[in-house]
Amino acid sequence: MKITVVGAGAVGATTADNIVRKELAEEVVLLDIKEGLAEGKAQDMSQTAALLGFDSKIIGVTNDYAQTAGSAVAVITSGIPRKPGMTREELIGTNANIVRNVAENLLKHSPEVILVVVSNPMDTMTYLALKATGLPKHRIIGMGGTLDSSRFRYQLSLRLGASPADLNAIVIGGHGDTTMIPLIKHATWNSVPVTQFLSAEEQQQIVADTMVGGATLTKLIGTSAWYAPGASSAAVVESIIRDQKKLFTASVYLEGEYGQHDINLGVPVVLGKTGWERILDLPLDEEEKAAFAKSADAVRNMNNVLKEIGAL
Ligand SMILES: NC(=O)c1ccc[n+]([C@@H]2O[C@H](COP(=O)([O-])OP(=O)(O)OC[C@H]3O[C@@H](n4cnc5c(N)ncnc54)[C@H](O)[C@@H]3O)[C@@H](O)[C@H]2O)c1
Ligand SMILES: O=C(O)C[C@H](O)C(=O)O
Repeated sequence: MKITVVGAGAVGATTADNIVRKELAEEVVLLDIKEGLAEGKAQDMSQTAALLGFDSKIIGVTNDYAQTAGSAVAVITSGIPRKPGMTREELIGTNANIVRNVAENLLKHSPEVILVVVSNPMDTMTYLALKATGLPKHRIIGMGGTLDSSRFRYQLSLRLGASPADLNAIVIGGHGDTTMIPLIKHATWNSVPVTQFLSAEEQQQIVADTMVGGATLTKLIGTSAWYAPGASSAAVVESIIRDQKKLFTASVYLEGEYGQHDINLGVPVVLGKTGWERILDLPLDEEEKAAFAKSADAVRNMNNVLKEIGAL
């Protein structure tokens, strides 16, 4: 079985590295448009096999989609990342055409593929991939909420002095600085609501820090993050490939769920061998419902830009 990762930059290479270490496929193909980049990174990763003890084969290719033929899952990370001070939404003009072109090329060689879209602005890029390819909705998954939820658990763990592994907490809505919704009232520490241990101010601060998690790292590093994004993308792929039925927040096509239509937005979904298998219906209160509707409005505005720039 084969998995492809498109984009051999920071996030793509880290995703591929996690995938080979977990031995999720016999063969991993890393593809980039930049001559030699994917080949070099794949060779570098291959040279860790003797030390780390994995048997997966990884090859790098320059824009050669024939090598990706028959992929079960493909992760799209190609495109530009933001610089400090930018929003993810500002990347649309460059990334839309890249993502559309990559998704179409992948489909030509792997008609049964499940696509995991990572490139930003992620919800809109996922919507674009769905509309451009016409793939069944269950086979297009936007990765963002898995990362945001992991960051939320990190922020909670710092304040609570708890292990992130003991915390159950999710972020829904868009993958944007102002559109994501960390559901703190639903978060638990081994089934005890975290709100029991945190003041209102502390709760607000955790939510705020989670929402700007990506922007904070971009400011510190000078470009956007890759370790947690790569690990999150690989975790999504693992649940699909191993049919784990894990519950992750992912950007999926909504047809009435959570009161939304014709949009990709982050909601809790079960991930298994057919892609996203079902959406979990969370009982949101009025405040959370209003935040979700506002998030949807913002993402829909970005989706409309796709038409303006001729990507759809
Ligand atoms: N959804 C998320 O949670 C999340 C997390 C982190 C980063 N991202 C996004 O992922 C994208 C990649 O980030 P990065 O840090 O890896 O950037 P990067 O610049 O390190 O890597 C991007 C790679 O894409 C390649 N590329 C560009 N056009 C291509 C094409 N047509 N075909 C194949 N490859 C192509 C580039 O050559 C480059 O190697 C960005 O858009 C970033 O915003 C999303
Ligand atoms: O912050 C970014 O621009 C990259 C990514 O979406 C992230 O959340 O790390």
